[in-house]
Amino acid sequence: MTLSELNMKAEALFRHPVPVSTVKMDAPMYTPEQARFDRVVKLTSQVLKVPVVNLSLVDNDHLWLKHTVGMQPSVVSRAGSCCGYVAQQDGYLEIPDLRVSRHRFNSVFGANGNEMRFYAGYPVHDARGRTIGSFCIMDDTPRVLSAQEREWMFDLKEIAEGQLHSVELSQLKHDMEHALVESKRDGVTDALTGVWNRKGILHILEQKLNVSERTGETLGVVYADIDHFKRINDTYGHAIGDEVLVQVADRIRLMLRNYDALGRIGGEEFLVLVLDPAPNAAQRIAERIRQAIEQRPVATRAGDLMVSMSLGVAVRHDEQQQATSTALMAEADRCLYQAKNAGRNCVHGPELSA
Ligand SMILES: Nc1nc2c(ncn2[C@@H]2O[C@H](COP(=O)(O)OP(=O)(O)OP(=O)(O)O)[C@@H](O)[C@H]2O)c(=O)[nH]1
Repeated sequence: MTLSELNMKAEALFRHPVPVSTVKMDAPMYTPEQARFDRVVKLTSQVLKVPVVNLSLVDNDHLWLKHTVGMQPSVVSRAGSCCGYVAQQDGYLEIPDLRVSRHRFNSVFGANGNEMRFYAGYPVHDARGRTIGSFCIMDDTPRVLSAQEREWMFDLKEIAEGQLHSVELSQLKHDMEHALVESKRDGVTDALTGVWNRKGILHILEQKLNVSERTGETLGVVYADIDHFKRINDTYGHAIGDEVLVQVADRIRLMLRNYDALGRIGGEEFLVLVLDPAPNAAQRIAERIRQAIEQRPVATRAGDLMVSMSLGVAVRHDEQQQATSTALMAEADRCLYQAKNAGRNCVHGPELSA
């Protein structure tokens, strides 16, 4: 095609604009710079011997020069830009000499200050086929691409688009995995306090029991129950009771290490699992929890409330190969019962209950 024929073709396209698809701002190119895209634009500049190559994103108003050779990465107005037009038309555009084109495209200058005369650009699509940008080359002297050069440019555009799709799909995979983990968590966490629910903590108890059997570490099970919680509910209402539950859970959490586990197994009952080589680790943690709760009042919308907890501790020692989760829970519950009978706000465990 001759220079004037190409200009006429571009002219015809311009007269029949197609609305550009709505581009989502979270499209995959809106990510930190990625070397793989920079490599494609650099290679394109070398293969086609042009000073400027841009991989851009386009939306209704703007053009983002994301990866560029010969220009500065930047955001410009889409109106009057060749790339905006390419995305709008969703087709290849080649303008041998921008100065003689009757289009009113904005003048473009390279980083070296030279005015760009030649332009060729392909639209770029996301994995679902939506137009999201353009891949273009520019030169400061007028020219026409040979069929071979146009083919190379198309191939390089395809490579860039393929890279884009792979970023997009890996993001999608990440989002799906995240959603899956979240949905799984939903089934095993307590909506009120955010700690494990009964099902979750009992599952973790089985796992920790297995580890304890294999490693010989002591597994401690702490049953922690808020004292006279019914009174709080009866006096201030259920909503205030809920506030207390949330804050008690937060305080217990602060007393634990990353590898300890906390669950709410009933109304005002919590279960803490402590796996540690030291046989008395669970008892020490239980005492720390007790102190953390009684130490200062819980601030609620009904005012500051004094709260205390009773705790029962059971441990699985190395020699007890047969200890089951049910037996450990029952033992911790028995110790908790003793702590309640002993006047509440105390810890009962193996040594203390003997
Ligand atoms: N606010 C609130 N209360 C709950 C929830 N689940 C259970 N409860 C209440 O917790 C209270 C538990 O009362 P009790 O089992 O009698 O125990 P307590 O009053 O703490 O007495 P002791 O354990 O003997 O010190 C009841 O009033 C339940 O209604 C909940 O999710 N939120």
